Amino acid sequence: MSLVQVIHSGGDTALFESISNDIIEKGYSIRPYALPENLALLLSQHILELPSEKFKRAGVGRSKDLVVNDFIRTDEISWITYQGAASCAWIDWADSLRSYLNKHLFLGLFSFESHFAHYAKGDFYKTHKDAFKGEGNRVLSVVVYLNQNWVPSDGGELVIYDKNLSASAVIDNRKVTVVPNFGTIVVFLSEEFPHEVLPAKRDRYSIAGWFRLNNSIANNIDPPR
Ligand SMILES: O=C(O)CCC(=O)C(=O)O
Ligand SMILES: [Fe+2]
Repeated sequence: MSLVQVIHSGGDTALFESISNDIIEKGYSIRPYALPENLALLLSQHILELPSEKFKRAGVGRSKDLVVNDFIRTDEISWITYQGAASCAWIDWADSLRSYLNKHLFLGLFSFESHFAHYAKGDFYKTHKDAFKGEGNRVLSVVVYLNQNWVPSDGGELVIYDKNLSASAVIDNRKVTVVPNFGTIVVFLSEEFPHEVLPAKRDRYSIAGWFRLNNSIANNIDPPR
């Protein structure tokens, strides 16, 4: 057994089942502290050790029209390739989630792309969707957080807008707020949920990834808007 297999062998089925059930029920899943701890530790150590030149300002738009836009997002990203123990363990874990979801939800997920993300203090990503109907082939978005000892007053929440939640006459609370705690996993249908990242008071580390229908379009594609 390789190191990578040891890291996430067993124990994932119950988690995958809850994610799958959440998706069926609501279209999204928020699972606090759910990423296997070894994997979360390996990834958080790796992201902190990544040299700063590996990170590039994230763009907005499709490959050839990709532009950096300070009004929409200010984070830096580093695309993940199958190199090194941490990245391989992550891609393998995502692949086992992909095959579970394909068996249980018939989503026809074909490939996976993901990047490390670093939001420095004050960085944000304004409300956007990760895919548009008929346009993208991103089906399912996955985000995991790698921040140890995060407290709610650090900010940096992910806000997911869910038009199916009930709103009262007094307060429009049709949104779900996720604190980017260590090991928290968020999965949602890419075309369905606008979402945004609020500015944080400290460095915020995460991985964002997308399961796609096929990989006919080159890598390094970012949300259209
Ligand atoms: O980091 C997050 O909470 C979400 C990031 C995101 O929405 C994206 O990269 O598309
Ligand atoms: Fe997004």
